[in-house]
Amino acid sequence: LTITGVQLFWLRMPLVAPFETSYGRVDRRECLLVRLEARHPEAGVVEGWGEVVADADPGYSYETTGTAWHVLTEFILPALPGRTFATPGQWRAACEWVRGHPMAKAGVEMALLDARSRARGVPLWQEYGGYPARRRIPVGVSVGIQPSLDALLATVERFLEQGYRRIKIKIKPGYEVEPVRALRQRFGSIPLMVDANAAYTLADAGRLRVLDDYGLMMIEQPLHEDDLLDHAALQRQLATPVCLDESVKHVHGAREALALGSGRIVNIKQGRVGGPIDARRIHDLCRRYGIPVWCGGMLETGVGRAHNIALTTLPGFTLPGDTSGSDRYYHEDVIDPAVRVGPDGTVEVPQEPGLGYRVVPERVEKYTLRHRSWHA
Ligand SMILES: CC(=O)N[C@@H](Cc1ccc2ccccc2c1)C(=O)O
Ligand SMILES: [Mg+2]
Repeated sequence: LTITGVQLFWLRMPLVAPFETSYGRVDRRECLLVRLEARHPEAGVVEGWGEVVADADPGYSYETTGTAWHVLTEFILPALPGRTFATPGQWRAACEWVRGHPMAKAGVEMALLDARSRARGVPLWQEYGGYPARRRIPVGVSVGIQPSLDALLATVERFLEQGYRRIKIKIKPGYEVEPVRALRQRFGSIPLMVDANAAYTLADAGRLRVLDDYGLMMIEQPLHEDDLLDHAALQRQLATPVCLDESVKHVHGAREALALGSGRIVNIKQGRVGGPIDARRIHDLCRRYGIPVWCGGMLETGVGRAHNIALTTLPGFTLPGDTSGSDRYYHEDVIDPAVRVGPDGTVEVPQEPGLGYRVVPERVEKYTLRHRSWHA
């Protein structure tokens, strides 16, 4: 593939409802979209789309739309037009010199895989190395911290009616045992998990051990985002599996987490770990350790959502992920059709070349704050 053009869009989209975690509350989401135009010897000109999943503020990670805009416009995108990448690996050699900024780099790598899959005439899941058998993927939903237990119960009831296979609720110190107990009393033994977004410390082990009585699937990222050692110590005190999210920042960190026993489940997000290639490497590593993985969500637009669906077709993704329907977050997605969750709680894996969804330029434009482009 020879890159002939690159476009970078800075988007801001309103959310259908505020989303609250242990570290903050958002009622709109920013992200960047990367659009590549490339020429392929046989296929001619193709486009590819990727999403930089960083948000407006550094609550989840140090990356923001601002840092990614800076790194991409200053150091990565200007050099792309005219470059030829026969394999995604060659792209990696070109951007490896940039330290950190995994979400910024991942946005470009996703766009490359999309363009490559269109040039090869294969669906995106094949570019990710997925299994053909996975025609539909079971998905779960992430429920933010609610203003009251009644609001929580009503929200979860609505999502269960929509078919979601797994309920994840955000927790924080002082809001964990009551909500879990209320959900168990009301909904019985539904697949249920919690995500603390790093809000606890090892000193809270006693409080988290109370959750062992509720048969949760996992406790996601209880401790500090840079921690692996204390997570291993906590896991030894808990019956419930610890799932790592923020703490697994790259393949190297995944290796250390597995060797240390920092958790028994890993949430993989291609944005957080630096792109689809490393997401697959972490998937393969976890498989060798017998560690199940699932695809986390970053409130992506349909572009990132389509990439998440493709990633989830890899065989080690045996647990429902957070790739909910477009309507879980947005009144209108930038893709057509929107990602829809069936009544059985599954999402269809597109079989057309590329994303399998059309990115609607007018909608991208509608939500775009800033836009830059480079051409060969
Ligand atoms: C679905 C889910 O819970 N995602 C993240 C947290 C999260 C929460 C809020 C966000 C707002 C803007 C961008 C990314 C965000 C990610 C998680 O698994 O920890
Ligand atoms: Mg998480």
